[in-house]
Amino acid sequence: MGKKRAPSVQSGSPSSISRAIRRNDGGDARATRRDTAERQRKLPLAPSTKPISNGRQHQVRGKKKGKEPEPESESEVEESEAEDEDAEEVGEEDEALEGSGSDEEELHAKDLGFTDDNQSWLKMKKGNTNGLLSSEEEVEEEEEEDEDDEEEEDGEGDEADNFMSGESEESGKEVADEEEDFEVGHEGDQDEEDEAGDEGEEEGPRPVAGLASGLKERIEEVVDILSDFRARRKAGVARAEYVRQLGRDLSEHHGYLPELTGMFLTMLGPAECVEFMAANDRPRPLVVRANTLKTRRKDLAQALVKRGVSLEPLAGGWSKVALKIIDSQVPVGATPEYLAGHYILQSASSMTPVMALAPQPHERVLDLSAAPGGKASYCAQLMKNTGLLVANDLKPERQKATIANLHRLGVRNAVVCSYDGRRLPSVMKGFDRALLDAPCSGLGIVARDQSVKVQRTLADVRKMSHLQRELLRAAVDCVDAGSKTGGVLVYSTCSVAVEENELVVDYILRARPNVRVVPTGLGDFGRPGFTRVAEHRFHPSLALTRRFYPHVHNMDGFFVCKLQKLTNALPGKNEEEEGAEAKGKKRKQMRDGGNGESRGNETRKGVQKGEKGEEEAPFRIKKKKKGSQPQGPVRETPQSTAETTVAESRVSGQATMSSGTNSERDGPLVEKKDKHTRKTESKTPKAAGEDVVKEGKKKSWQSKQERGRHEVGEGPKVSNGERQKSEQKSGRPKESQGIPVGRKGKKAKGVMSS
Ligand SMILES: C[S@@+](CC[C@H](N)C(=O)[O-])C[C@H]1O[C@@H](n2cnc3c(N)ncnc32)[C@H](O)[C@@H]1O
Repeated sequence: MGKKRAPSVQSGSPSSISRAIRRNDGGDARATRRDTAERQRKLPLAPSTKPISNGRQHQVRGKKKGKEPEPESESEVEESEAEDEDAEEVGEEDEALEGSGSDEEELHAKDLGFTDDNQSWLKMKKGNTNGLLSSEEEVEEEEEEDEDDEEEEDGEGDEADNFMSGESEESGKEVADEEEDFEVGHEGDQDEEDEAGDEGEEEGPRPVAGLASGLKERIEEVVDILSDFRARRKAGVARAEYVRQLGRDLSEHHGYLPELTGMFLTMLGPAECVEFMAANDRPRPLVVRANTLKTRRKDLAQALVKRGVSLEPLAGGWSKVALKIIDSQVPVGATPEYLAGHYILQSASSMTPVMALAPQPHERVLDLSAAPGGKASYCAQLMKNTGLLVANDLKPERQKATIANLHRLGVRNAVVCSYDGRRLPSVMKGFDRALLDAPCSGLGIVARDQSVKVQRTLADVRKMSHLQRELLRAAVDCVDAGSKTGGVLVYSTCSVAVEENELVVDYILRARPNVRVVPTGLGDFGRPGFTRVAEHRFHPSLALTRRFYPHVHNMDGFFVCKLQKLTNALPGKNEEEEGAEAKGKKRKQMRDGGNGESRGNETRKGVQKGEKGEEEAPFRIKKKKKGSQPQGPVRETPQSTAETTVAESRVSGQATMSSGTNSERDGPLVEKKDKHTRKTESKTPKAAGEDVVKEGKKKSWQSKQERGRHEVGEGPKVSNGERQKSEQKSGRPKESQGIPVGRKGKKAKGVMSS
């Protein structure tokens, strides 16, 4: 590798981007010059239960070095004001804990001449299916009606305003009182007999009499009572009183803002909420992702074992590139292998969106919010450094870390730029795939950042939800539905809040009825998304989305949704352009047939003549309008290459100075130790929802509708291997790859130079 060195992050003029993309070198050795002294700390971790032993290598079981384990990674919570938005962003830095991989990785490795043939590592377990908290079946006719009602009334922020607030204004529907809220989604929890006793609508710390005085004991006691309320309740005490008591106690015990506890209770129910909060007080395992652009997992494992790292593959075998670090004699973020870009610290949860996206070689892939590049680099890995990866992020300063990481990992097919993601469709579109790993509240990564417990509010969650909707709209608009290989996008967050997840997806199904939810391809790994929670009733296809929880999967809380774009045109004017009247009509129309079912006989590649809606041109970059300047610095001068090199060095320098950092993260990072070795409840990913969709593309719209209905709640139908084959067969030839080209060869604005 690395006969000659090319910039791993492309920029400048489109033609130079194009040229650079075609270069074929390893060019990342310089990454090893960076990030050294900072990572001198060790990562004492819990003892291995299933260490890797590769025959010749003796596993070194880690010994505690007298230091307390640190969380694997820092969770960065950052806020940004995005020009016209008050949306507070909370950026997750998610190269940390567990890892994942995919069949794509294996295939990729083979193509590169790397194989990971230790099948015992990779054997997938058929996991039991996690129970659906809410599923298609749960959505009844009357709920559909409720949905329609909601649609009629909603504005962009209406749902948000009502959500979890206890301020539902829905008429004709029973107002969700606290008692009801806390029970939604938990089968068997809904008792009617307590209605009479529920007089406690007004808030106030009125302790339920007769309960244990100790906090912990009282929590246990109340959970126990609520688990069989009818039998265990004290006479005259309403369920709501117990729930309120529990909320207060949990908030105090775990140190959360009460409103957050209320949200979790609503979503998870009493018993599970307790587990969730307890899990948030434990660190997640440290996981690394082998960078198959440079090595194979087996070789990496051997090298790390030699250095005194105790590791093992992830439980369930769902990743072929991830290694869980059990213990280490050396700082995992500062080994020569790390510095050489042979791996990245990345949480398992963080890998799932990329697995779902399944970017293919030679495709054009967009990561709308890429910094610091954890998922983008995984995309490049799956793309085998071919095609084009546009790694965008609002914040130029965060993109320095992206550039550094992409360099270190030997990524050569990336363009790094810095636009407000919401404006990207006016800059470039026509991508085969897009990833929106959205800025979020970080309510899934509390274990990494305990400050979230008191700093995040429901108001923040609402703000994030608003920004997320706008970004998701943009993501949809950037994707080319006519892509021969893709036409898909993935939406993910590191939040467990319904408002940032299902509500956002439910919104996009209305705002962009030319998309539909498809299986993630992660099989039964993860829990299905909610289709109902509190007063909300979501489209049944939300059950195809996946949720990951710390207390269930021993992973960061994460949400993953895969969407297929069916047509480039909307069956009507863009929502933004519509008047309120038309809005309601269209929504009703869409809803009547489920997601997009009212789209008549549109074909996937376009719309029927006479139908309104903009047909998107294939990949193009529009000339930037005045006033829509990207926020990022645009280095377009001939000196830009040198500048970026310097910038990169500066980034490295910063990282180097911050001792023990995890350089996957932006800015000074704290490498955290972990002794938590609980196994994940990983399930075998065997789905290929995309295949199902692809198959659907060939058939009539009506057939698609039928199939769409059939897919909901149904397991995956096609193996990843089959998906790979089918996707690769249809892979577009290199010549036809679109390269972002500005008008008359002008450079793309916002592109960071290298
Ligand atoms: C969860 S982090 C992304 C992590 C990244 N995908 C990774 O795997 O390394 C969210 C990112 O969204 C970025 N962001 C926030 N608002 C944005 C906007 N309007 N447009 C584009 N990116 C935005 C933040 O700067 C932050 O880096």
